[in-house]
Amino acid sequence: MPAQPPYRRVLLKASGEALMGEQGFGIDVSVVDRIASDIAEARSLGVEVGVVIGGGNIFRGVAVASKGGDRVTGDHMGMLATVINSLALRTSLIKIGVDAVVLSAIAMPELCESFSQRQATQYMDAGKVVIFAGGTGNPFFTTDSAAALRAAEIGADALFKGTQVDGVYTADPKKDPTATRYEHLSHLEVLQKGLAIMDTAAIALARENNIPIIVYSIHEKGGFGDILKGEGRCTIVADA
Ligand SMILES: Nc1ncnc2c1ncn2[C@@H]1O[C@H](COP(=O)(O)OP(=O)(O)OP(=O)(O)O)[C@@H](O)[C@H]1O
Ligand SMILES: O=c1ccn([C@@H]2O[C@H](COP(=O)(O)O)[C@@H](O)[C@H]2O)c(=O)[nH]1
Repeated sequence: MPAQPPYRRVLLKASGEALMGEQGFGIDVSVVDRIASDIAEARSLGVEVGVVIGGGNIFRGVAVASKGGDRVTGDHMGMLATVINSLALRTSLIKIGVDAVVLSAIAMPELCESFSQRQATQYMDAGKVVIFAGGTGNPFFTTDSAAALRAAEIGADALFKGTQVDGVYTADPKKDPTATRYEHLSHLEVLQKGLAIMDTAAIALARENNIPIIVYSIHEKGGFGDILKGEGRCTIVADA
């Protein structure tokens, strides 16, 4: 009998960029299926899971702004990208028998339900995986901030950031090969040291609401479940 994870309810922020696999753009269904199976494992451990997926595999608003385009329209396009990814994940979850629902911050009733905190918590209490699409619904934010916001709203015990790297490093490990990984650090240390693993708004919101952030590699099959069981490789960001 596996040990009961210390978390009852978590919010998983899944990297959008990871979904493109080796393709360089868009959705590699085999990657989405694998992330769905990791979520299924978490559910089988008795953990309630909410999910926010990024949109970096399809579109980021800053890409438009950097070429002189309209940032707000670019951000709207980025939020739509997160809806596409969310629908893909829902499909993969349902395919393997995991009850899942998409709630979008931007109303699009033909595709999915609209977000409300009340509906989200009701679905989570009922054991559904709730996928929060459309980010915060506002431009100038990211899905990291949306993840911290939804984590606070659903009363999550932890925010899991499944990303391209296996933790928080002294510098971006993709740019600095001498960077070393932290095992633990506080929210304040992440902010003070300017560690760019998540945007500062997300870290600050998690800190204010006393939500630990666990950073791990989403590329590691079974990595989510391993950490829930206290076994995986990650960095834990939490105040003492
Ligand atoms: N101090 C740091 N420690 C670890 N990673 C860092 C650090 N500074 C920058 N990074 C970079 O941050 C990246 C994660 O950023 P980001 O949230 O944009 O990616 P993502 O998880 O793929 O999200 P998205 O959903 O937007 O695609 C890592 O891949 C890493 O290269
Ligand atoms: O609350 C939000 C969340 C996201 N956006 C836009 O979507 C893209 C994709 O999200 P990532 O977090 O970068 O994966 C983001 O770059 C923004 O353009 C937003 O406007 N508001």
